[in-house]
Amino acid sequence: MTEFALTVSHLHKSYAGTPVVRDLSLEIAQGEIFGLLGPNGAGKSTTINIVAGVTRADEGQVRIFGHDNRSEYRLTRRLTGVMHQEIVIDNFFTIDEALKIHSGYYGVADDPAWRRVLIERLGLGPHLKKSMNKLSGGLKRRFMVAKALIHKPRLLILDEPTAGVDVELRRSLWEFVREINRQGTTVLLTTHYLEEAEAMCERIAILNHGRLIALEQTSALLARLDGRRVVLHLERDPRPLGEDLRALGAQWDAGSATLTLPLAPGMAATDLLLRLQRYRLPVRDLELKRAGLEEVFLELTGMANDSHGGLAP
Ligand SMILES: Nc1ncnc2c1ncn2[C@@H]1O[C@H](COP(=O)(O)OP(=O)(O)OP(=O)(O)O)[C@@H](O)[C@H]1O
Repeated sequence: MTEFALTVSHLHKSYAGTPVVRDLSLEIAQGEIFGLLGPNGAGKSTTINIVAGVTRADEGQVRIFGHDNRSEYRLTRRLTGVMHQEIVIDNFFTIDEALKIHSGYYGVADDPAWRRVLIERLGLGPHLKKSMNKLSGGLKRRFMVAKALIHKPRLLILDEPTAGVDVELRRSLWEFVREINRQGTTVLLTTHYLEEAEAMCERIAILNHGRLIALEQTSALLARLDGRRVVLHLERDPRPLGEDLRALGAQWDAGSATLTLPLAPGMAATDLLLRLQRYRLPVRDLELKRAGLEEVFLELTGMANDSHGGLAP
C-alpha cells in the first residue's frame, strides 16, 4: 500500500455553529507539490491548522506518513514543518539564536551545516544579529520559512509564504522550495497568486465555503476550459459588429478597447486572422491568450463578478 505523506479524512470544523470545513478528504502523495486554493475565508488556514495539530477538528482524521496527528502528535509534529499565515516571531531572540534553538523543540539536534544552508538560501545572512521586531515583513516571512525547515521535516506546509514578499524574493523562495522538493520533501502550499500555484503544483485542490470543489492535476484543471482566444487592441470602437463577426463570438470591451474572439478547438490563430482580414479592423496590437488557473478558479468559485475576487490581496 502506498504510504501517503498526508491523508485527510472527512474533516469537519465549525466556529460558533458555522461550518468552515465540511467533509474534507484528500490525499497527498510523497514527493508531491500540492496546492490548496480558495477564496478568502474558504477554510484553507483552518485545514492547515488542523493538519498541524494547532486546531482541533470536530470530526475526521489526519494522518501524516500514516501516523495519526493526535494520538502520535510528537512524531507527526517532527515530520511536519509549518509556516503559518500569521507572522509569529520570538521578539526576544535574534534570527541566529532562534534558528539555533528551534530544532530542539522537535527533539532534533541542531545541524550547523543545514542551518547555514537555510540562512544562505533565504538571504538571512546579513540580518542574523537583528532582533525580530526590527525585521521587515518580507524578512520575517523568510525567517519563518527557515524555522519551518530547521528540523528537516518530510512534509513542508506553507500557508501563503509569499504574501508581502517582493517579486525577486518570491522567485528565489519558490526555487528553493522546488529544490527541497527534489530532495524528497513533500510540499503543501496555499497562495493567492494563482500563477505561482500554476507553476509550482502538480495537483491542486480548490476549497469554497469549506467544501472541496475540485481536486485535479493542474494540467487537467487548466484543460477544463479550452480558453484560447485572440485579443485585438483596436484604435477605435468597431461597432456595430457585423453578423458574421458576432457569429465568431467577438466581444467588444470599451474599457480596454479590445475585441476578443475565441479560438475554436483545433483552429490556428492565423486561420482566424485570415478570416478577420476582410473587416479591415483598426488593429493596433494583438495577443493570443489561453485560459489560466485564474479563469478556472473564477469559474469554479463563481466569483467572476466579485470585486474582491479572492485573488492577489
Ligand atoms: N478562531 C476562529 N474563530 C472563529 N472563526 C474563525 C476562526 N478561524 C477562522 N475562522 C473563520 O473560518 C472561516 C475560514 O477561515 P480560514 O482562515 O480558514 O480561511 P482561508 O481560506 O485561509 O482564508 P484566507 O485566504 O483569507 O486566509 C472564516 O470565515 C474565518 O472567519
